[in-house]
Amino acid sequence: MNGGGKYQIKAKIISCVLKNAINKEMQVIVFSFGVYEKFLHRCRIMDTFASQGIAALAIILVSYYFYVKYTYNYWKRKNVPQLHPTFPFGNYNLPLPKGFSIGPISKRYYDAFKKAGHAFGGVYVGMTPHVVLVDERLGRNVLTKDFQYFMDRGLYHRPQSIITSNMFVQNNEEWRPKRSKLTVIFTSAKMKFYFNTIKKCANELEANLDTAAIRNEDIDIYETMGCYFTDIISSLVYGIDAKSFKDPNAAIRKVGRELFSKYTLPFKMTLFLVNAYPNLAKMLGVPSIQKEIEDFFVKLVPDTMDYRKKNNIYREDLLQLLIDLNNSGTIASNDIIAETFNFFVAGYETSSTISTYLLYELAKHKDIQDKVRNEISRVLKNHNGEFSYDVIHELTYMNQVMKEASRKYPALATLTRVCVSDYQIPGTDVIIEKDTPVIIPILGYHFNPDYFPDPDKFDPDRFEGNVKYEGFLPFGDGPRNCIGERLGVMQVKLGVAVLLKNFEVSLSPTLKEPLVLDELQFVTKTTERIYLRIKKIDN
Ligand code: HEM
Repeated sequence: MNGGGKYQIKAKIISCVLKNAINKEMQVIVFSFGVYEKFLHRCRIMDTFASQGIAALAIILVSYYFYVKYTYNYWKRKNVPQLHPTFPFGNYNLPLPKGFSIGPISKRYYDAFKKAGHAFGGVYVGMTPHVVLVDERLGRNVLTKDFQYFMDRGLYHRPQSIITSNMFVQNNEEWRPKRSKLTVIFTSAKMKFYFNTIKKCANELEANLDTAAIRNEDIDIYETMGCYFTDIISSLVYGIDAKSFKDPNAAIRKVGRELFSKYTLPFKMTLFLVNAYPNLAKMLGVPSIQKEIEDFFVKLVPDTMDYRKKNNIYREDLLQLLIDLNNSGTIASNDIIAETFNFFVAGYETSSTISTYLLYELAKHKDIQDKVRNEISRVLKNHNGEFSYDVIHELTYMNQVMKEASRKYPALATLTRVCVSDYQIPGTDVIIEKDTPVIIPILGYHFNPDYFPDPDKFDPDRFEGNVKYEGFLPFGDGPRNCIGERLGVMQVKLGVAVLLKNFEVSLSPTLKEPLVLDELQFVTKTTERIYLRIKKIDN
């Protein structure tokens, strides 16, 4: 066999080996080498190292150019309207110094397709085609009726990470048995049980606000509510008193804060890579989460379990329920670490977001604030002035207020699913192919004036009489909806009720408006921190 033939075979073998292992971009480069070798052999003119290098580069670039062009026409070939992509961002093209949070970006996709009158459209995140479901009914179908085609979220994850191997991230095979086993932790009966722990944390919140009111200090409401929810989740999930108010740098509060605020340039670039080029990120070994955070939680759980065992402690909290499931062989030990981390992240940040913007809106709308406060007083009167699980349930106007806050500021501004087998979009002949990621742009839905007239207005009356809206999805929907919704609602309502019963809130004069969505954040947040002024009410 001559030299050129050997090279071609070598390139072919490498290409085959890599075919299933690495991303398409690398395959193109390997293929280009094959072409290059063939070219070199035929011509036998480029014998210097430099000229061979230039030829190789030229061929790679040309092949890659055609590959990119072909990829970026994926939706056009399927007769699906698409936004114009640019390499290497695709339509994920914010300038690097800003950010890559898919939430606000997906709202832009939604707006563009909606304006053009499309029910769905195609975009490219990096080089991966994604479909954006603009019509709320399509989004709802994917989450519920047609769930069997869309069981996975398709989030970046490396199995080496214990804490991110949790059910939020895991695919159907691992997720399904876990979800059915863990549902018992979130029943109404369990909520009644958790209530007392939450109430203790609400007392701490009240004491902290008392001090701030006496000192006439404006409060950073996101930080304040963050402490309250960290205390709750730490106590319920890990059985530890986080003491977030007494020590703002308490270990678990610090880790929680860092989880959602470490947006350095390298981190932003990592975020871009994992979202736009997940295969390349995996190949480069980009971790799913910062090492310090992984180490912290991987140590915390066994330490707490050891402590309980040595001291013969049995607490009926979420951790104990997970330990019991582990003892009965229902879940593995690492699952305890993974799912407690999942509950910690999912439980405190989302609730902090909703309550922050709820209180911001009430500070702006004194009439609504008074109406909520009157409801609290009225309901408390029937319950000896004591907050209880039943009191929280009877606060129906507050439910409306919470729904309206979650409409304007949904904690997760977008939901994602991945198509697990070919799916025909109802009423069309368009097939969403297996493995295509699907974007459900919640923030877009929540501002659709067809459902929510004058969408910028904060108007809790939209939800009067428990009215349901197709595109209202603050907790998602279907088999993969938020498992902790009851707990989330209960802790937000109690925190807000305790605050409003005792304090009047208004905007701090230092607050800069209008608020601007922070493009960097995974959860919905504004670039400005929300400072509120509080005044003690003489009860
Ligand atoms: C107000 C507070 C909360 C909000 C707004 C919220 C919102 C959400 C949303 C939008 C999802 C995705 C649903 C989907 O993809 O269809 C979700 C999933 C999830 N949430 Fe929540 N959540 C809250 C509180 C909690 C709490 C307190 C916990 C647990 C302690 C929790 C645990 C989870 C878990 C485990 C999932 C993944 C469920 C699965 O994949 O099966 N959440 N949440």
